[in-house]
Amino acid sequence: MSEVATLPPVHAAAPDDGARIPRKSPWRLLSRPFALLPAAFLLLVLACAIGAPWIAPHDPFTPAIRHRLEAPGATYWLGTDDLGRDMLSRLIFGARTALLASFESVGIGLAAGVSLGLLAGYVGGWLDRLAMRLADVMQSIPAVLLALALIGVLGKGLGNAMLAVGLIFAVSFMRITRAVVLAEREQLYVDAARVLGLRPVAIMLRQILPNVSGPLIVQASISLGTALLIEAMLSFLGVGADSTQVSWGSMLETARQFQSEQPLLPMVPGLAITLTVLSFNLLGDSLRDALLPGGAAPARPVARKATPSAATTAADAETPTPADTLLELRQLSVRATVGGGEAELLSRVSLHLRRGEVLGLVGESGCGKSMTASAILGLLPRGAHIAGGSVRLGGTELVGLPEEALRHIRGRRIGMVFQDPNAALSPVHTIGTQLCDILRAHSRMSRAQALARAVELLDLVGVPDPARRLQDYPHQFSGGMAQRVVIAGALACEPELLIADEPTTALDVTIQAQVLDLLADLRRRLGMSVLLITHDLGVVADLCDRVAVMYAGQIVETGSVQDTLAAPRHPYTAALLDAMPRGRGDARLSTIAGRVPPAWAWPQGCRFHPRCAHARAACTQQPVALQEGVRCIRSDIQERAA
Ligand SMILES: Nc1ncnc2c1ncn2[C@@H]1O[C@H](COP(=O)(O)OP(=O)(O)OP(=O)(O)O)[C@@H](O)[C@H]1O
Repeated sequence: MSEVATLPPVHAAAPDDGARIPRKSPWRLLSRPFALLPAAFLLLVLACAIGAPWIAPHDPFTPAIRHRLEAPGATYWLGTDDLGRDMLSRLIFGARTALLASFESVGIGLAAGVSLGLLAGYVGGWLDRLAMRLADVMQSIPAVLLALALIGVLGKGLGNAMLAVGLIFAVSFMRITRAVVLAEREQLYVDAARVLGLRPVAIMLRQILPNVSGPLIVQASISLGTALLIEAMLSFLGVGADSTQVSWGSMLETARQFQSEQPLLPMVPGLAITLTVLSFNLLGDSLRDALLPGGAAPARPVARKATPSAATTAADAETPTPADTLLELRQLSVRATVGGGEAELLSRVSLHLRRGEVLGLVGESGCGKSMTASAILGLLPRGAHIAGGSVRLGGTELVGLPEEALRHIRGRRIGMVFQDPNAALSPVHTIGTQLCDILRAHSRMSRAQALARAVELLDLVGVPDPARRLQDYPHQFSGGMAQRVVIAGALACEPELLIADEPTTALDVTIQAQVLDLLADLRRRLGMSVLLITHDLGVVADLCDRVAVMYAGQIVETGSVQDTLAAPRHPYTAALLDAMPRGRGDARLSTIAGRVPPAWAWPQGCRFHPRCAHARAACTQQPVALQEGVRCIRSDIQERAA
C-alpha cells in the first residue's frame, strides 16, 4: 500500500499552458451598472427589513387619530394613513413581511424542487415520468388560485399562502434541476466519479448539484419578485398578512379607500412593490448574463430505428488462460435497445490480461472498445445489458455482482483514465477536493491525511508544485497536466487494473508522448495491469505487450504485439497497419475503404467482408469463429503476403 506514496516523481513536468476556459463568476456583476443599481436597492430593502425596529422613526401599529391622513412633512416624512400611523415606518416594517414571505416560498420551492429534480434526472424511469406529470398538473393551476385554495383548506395566514406559492415554485426549480442533471449525468466526470466508486448521493450532491447553482440562483432571484407580488396581492385581498403584520399589499388596500382624501397615499406602497419586484427581475436578468453560458446546448443525437443484429457468431475456440491472469472476459455479449429494436453491441468477446501486462485494445471508432470497458466496470449505458458471458477480476466474477459490491471494486481495484481529461474532472471543485473525495470514499482518512496523500499522488504523476496546485480548478491546468491529475485520481487507491480509454487522443501531439511515457513508467514501477484502449497501432507498438484487435463488436485478432504488428493475420489488422503513419518518408497513407457499420447492421458472415479485398462468397455466408487468435477463413492470404 505504501508504494505509491513513497515513489519519486516519474516525469519531468510539461509546460502548463494555464487557464483556458473562462469561468463565469458572480463577481462579473460588479462590472454591470444595470445589475449594481437593483442590487443596491435590494440591499437597502434588506437592511430595512432587518433593522426595522431600530430604523423606523415611529411605531407602525399604534393609531394616532389626530394625525390621520396627514400630508408628508417634517414629522411624518411620507405622511400618515387613515389611523394616523406613520407611512414611512409602515413601509419599513412592510419590507420585513415582504422579504420573509418571499424567502419562505422560494426556500420551500428550492428545497422541494431541487431534491425532486435531482432524483428524477439522476434515477430516471418511472420516478422521472411521475415527477414530470405532477409538474404538468401543478403548472396548469395559477399560483394565486392554488394559494387561495390552500388558504381555504388550512386557514387564513401568510404562512399557508406562501407554502402554496412555494409548491408552485418547486415545479420550475424541479424542471431546471432535472434538465441540468440530464445533461450532466452523461458527462465524463460523472462517469469518472462512478468509476471511482462514489455513492450516487455523493455524486448528485457534490458533482452534479454545483452545476445547477447558476440557473437556480437566476430563477430564485426572479421567483423572489414573483413571490413578493403574490404576497402583496393576497394581503390586498385580505387573506395574507394579519393585523400583527404590516404588508405593502394591505397598505395599498387601505390607501385605495382614502385615495380621494390623500392622493399620495397609494404611491408609497405602490412604488415600494414596483421597485422591489423590478429590482429582483433586473438582478435575475443580470445574473443570467453573468452566470449562464450563452447559446443553447448542442442537441443530442437521436437513436435510429434498429433492426435485429446479424446472426450470432460461430463458437470461438476456447484458449486456456495463464495462471497469473488478472482479468478474463469470456464470451461476453452486450445487447442494447436502439430505437425500436435490439442490437448486439458486443458479440462473445473473450480476452485476458495478465498481472503486470499491458494489453492494447484497438479498432476504429464504433468497434466496441469503450463498450467493453463499460461492461468490465459494470457501467453500461442506459438501455444496454450484458446478455451473456463472464468478466472475472482476480477470481471475482463481476457479472451479476450487486451495485454496492461493484462500487467497491471500481476505484479500489480498477482505475479508469478517460479520453478527455477536462471532461473527466468536475469543473466546480478544486483538484484537491476531487482527489480527497476519491481517497476518502475508499478509506478512513482524515481530510488532512487525504490532502497529504493527494500531494504525493500529484508528485508521483509529475505535476510540479503539487501542494499549491491542489487549490487549482481543472480549467487552470493544461490538457497534459489535467490528464496527469486524472491518472493520479485513478491511481489513488492503487488499483490492480488500470483501464485507459484513448488517454491521449484529446491531447496535443507533444503532450501525448509525455502522457504515454508516464503510463509506461507507472506500470513498470507499480506493477499494474493496463488495458489500453486506442485506435492507434503506434501507441500499441510503444506501450503494449499484447494486442486484441476489435471490429464490429468482435475480437478479430489477438497476439503478442511483436508478432501481430510484424505479421498480421487478419486483413483488418493489416489494413489498420497500412493506415498507420510510419515517418516523414510516407508520401501517402492508405485508408480503409468504407466505415464500421452501426451495431444494428452488423453484416452477415464475416463482419469485415464488405470492406475486405480478400473476401470470397464463403466469407458472406457463415459467421466466422476465432481460431488460434484470428477470426478469418482467409488468414493464409495475409500470412503469404507477409
Ligand atoms: N448507449 C448506446 N446505446 C446503443 N448503442 C450504443 C451505445 N453506445 C454505443 N453504442 C454502439 O455500440 C457500438 C460500439 O460503440 P463503442 O463506443 O464501444 O465503440 P468504440 O470502439 O469505443 O468507439 P470510440 O472510439 O468512438 O469510442 C457502436 O455501434 C455504437 O454505435
